[in-house]
Amino acid sequence: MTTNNNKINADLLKERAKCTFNPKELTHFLDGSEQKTLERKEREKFFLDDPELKSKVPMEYLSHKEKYEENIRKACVIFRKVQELQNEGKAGMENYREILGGQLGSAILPDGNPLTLHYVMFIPTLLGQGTIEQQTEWINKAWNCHIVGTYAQTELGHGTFIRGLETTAVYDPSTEEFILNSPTLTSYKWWPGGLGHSANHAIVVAQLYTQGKCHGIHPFIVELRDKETHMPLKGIIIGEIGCKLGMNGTNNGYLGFKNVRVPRMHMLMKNSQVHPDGTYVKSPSSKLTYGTMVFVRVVLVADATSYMKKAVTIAVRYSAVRHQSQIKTSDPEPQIIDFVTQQYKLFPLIASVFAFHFSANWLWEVYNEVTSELEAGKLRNLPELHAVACCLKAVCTADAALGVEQCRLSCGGHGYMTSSNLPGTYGLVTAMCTYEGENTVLLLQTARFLIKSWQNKEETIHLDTVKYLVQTEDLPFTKSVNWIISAMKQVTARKVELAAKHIDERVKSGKAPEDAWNETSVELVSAADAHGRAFLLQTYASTVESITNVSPQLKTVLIQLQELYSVNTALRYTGDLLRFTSCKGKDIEVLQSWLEQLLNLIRPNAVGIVDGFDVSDEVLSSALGAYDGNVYERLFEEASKSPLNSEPVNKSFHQYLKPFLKSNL
Ligand SMILES: CCCCCCCC/C=C\CCCCCCCCCCCCCCCC(=O)SCCNC(=O)CCNC(=O)[C@H](O)C(C)(C)COP(=O)(O)OP(=O)(O)OC[C@H]1O[C@@H](n2cnc3c(N)ncnc32)[C@H](O)[C@@H]1OP(=O)(O)O
Ligand SMILES: Cc1cc2nc3c(=O)[nH]c(=O)nc-3n(C[C@H](O)[C@H](O)[C@H](O)COP(=O)(O)OP(=O)(O)OC[C@H]3O[C@@H](n4cnc5c(N)ncnc54)[C@H](O)[C@@H]3O)c2cc1C
Repeated sequence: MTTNNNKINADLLKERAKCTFNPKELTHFLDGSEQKTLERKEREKFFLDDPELKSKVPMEYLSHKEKYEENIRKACVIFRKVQELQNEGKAGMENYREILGGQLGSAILPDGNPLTLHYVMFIPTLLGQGTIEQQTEWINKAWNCHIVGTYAQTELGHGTFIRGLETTAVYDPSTEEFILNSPTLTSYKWWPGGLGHSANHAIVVAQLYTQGKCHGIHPFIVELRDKETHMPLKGIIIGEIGCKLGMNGTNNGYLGFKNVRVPRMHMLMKNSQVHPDGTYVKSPSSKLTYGTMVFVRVVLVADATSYMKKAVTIAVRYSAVRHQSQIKTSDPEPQIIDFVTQQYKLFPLIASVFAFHFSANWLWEVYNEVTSELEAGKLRNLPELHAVACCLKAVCTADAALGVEQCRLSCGGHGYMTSSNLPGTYGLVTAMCTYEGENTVLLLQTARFLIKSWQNKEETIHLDTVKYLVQTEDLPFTKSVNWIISAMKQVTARKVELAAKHIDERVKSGKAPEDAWNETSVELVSAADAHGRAFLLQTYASTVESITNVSPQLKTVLIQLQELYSVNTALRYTGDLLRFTSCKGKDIEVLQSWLEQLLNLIRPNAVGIVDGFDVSDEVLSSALGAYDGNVYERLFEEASKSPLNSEPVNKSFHQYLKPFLKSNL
């Protein structure tokens, strides 16, 4: 998509003129400071201005194979540049987040990066699960990209139930090696990003056997390919899994083992160990092996936010430029953003960006605190972190996927064009609902924690994220955010209480606890989802309340958005509010009209707010969403890139169509 110095569309000029706050102030607020905005822009420029990171032909017209080849070329350039930043001491977490994730990464590699797993899972697993000696041996090689790794856990037969993985690693004390095997078809690793043809190493999660006993799943470092020739090493069966709904540049692969031997020290032994004679030493907690998954779930909440920012910027700008239909027959065709239904489609999504952003920041901080505690051997806060990371990952990625699709629908036919960048964004975001823990499964993990918290009230009162379960009261309805938050907490608490009761009843009627759990699981998922909503609402409110360093104009907008997010959440849960709180139908009417008032209040600032997200045209990569609003020109420009338009008559006319037409004469 060309960068433009074009004339700005008149509607967008009007929109920008009526904005009541300074969008730049919002940008600095979201980035953290003006300095951080400058750093982000510098970073974007560093990557986007590199001619090597531009494609000669649009990626969507490449074949699967060509797409991979172009992707790996760019991925290497990206990694080289990341290393440059590392060498200059400039590689902060934001760099990795943006270049590997949706913010910047998907602008350069719209089909995903085949090397992402190296930084996102391979290095974090070495850090989280390796001993100091193992880190000394491997981190430098990985950090300096002498090797490229992936994370091979999921198998053809098992993704969710990782205790059921079938790959085996049997310890042989005579050679002090593990022997890896894939005993069945379903034990083949299936999915790991970059595994197909890119990575030469993997963290392989396998069932550990030593002294004739299985000790459950453990991580092993396995060399997959020859350093020089890149041929698969002896006993390694490897390939790519084929085309997917999206992410067709990530080179997801399959992997099988036939008596592959790795040295004893290739088992990551920070948490559990195998001694040379085969003696097994248990980890202080078997869940420490799952640490990398917690890390990725945490960063995915921030990543979902980036995708939402992109999609909603595209849809709001387009809606300001697009004119269609009539509101009054006497008036010209309005901007479609003036239809209240259009505002209802989009403005709650704008508000969600803030909700996700604040919770993602909170989660990242808590993750770092708990990780430091784990380093010091303190495991107490891990279950709460796991529970909140699971439900935020599930709720935010699910909402982001629905939100991106909503943005696409709100752009009508043009939203369906690849050049809108909404279909591609959807492909990337909907995958997040599945990978790193399928969302229903993750909500059930949270539900497990909620039920335990309900049953263990004395302890729960000390746990920040769940203490409300035992403290809520059914407050009388008021038209306020505080009421909505307390009502959603009440809804969650009652859902947890009911689910606990139904499990109990089922057990008392003779059901096995596991069956009782399964039979109650629809309620459990619903309780965990409500908990996630209550958390997002509470964090939004606490954050907005604590903001003191912005102008009153911006603060007003932030409060309006917070109110809109809260009211919209409440209305999505009308049935639950009527069922579990004392609010009445007439109170719902009050909420409905409050929502409509808020849509109206936000309307003049909608373009200003998405401008404040400050997603550059290059990062947006959308014919519909560019800053200048020259939507139709861009759609034409993109259509002209279709290889079919390189000639007026395609040879197939003579080959097929003409003979067919003739045969009908
Ligand atoms: C100095 C810093 C340097 C940093 C360098 C790195 C820099 C790079 C950094 C950042 C980059 C940021 C980039 C951002 C951009 C992101 C882009 C992302 C692109 C990603 C591409 C795709 C990646 C996808 C990868 C994958 O999908 S990997 C595979 C993931 N698989 C799963 O998630 C499987 C899901 N299944 C499970 O997790 C579990 O099996 C289960 C279902 C949760 C468990 O089921 P079950 O109940 O059977 O488990 P048990 O094992 O019996 O557990 C029982 C108890 O344990 C608790 N539990 C479970 N899991 C955990 C956990 N993870 N932690 C803690 N506790 C856990 C459970 O609750 C039970 O507890 P109990 O007390 O009730 O008994
Ligand atoms: C784009 C992409 C990239 C990926 N990258 C990697 C990677 O790099 N490395 C890696 O190891 N893996 C990777 N994966 C695999 C991913 O982690 C798994 O697909 C995911 O964990 C879900 O597991 P599954 O596919 O086995 O789904 P399943 O578990 O088979 O899920 C199917 C259905 O069964 C339901 N279900 C399953 N178990 C339960 C339960 N206990 N209770 C209730 N319902 C249940 C689910 O809710 C779902 O509706 C990737 C996947 C995708 C899509």
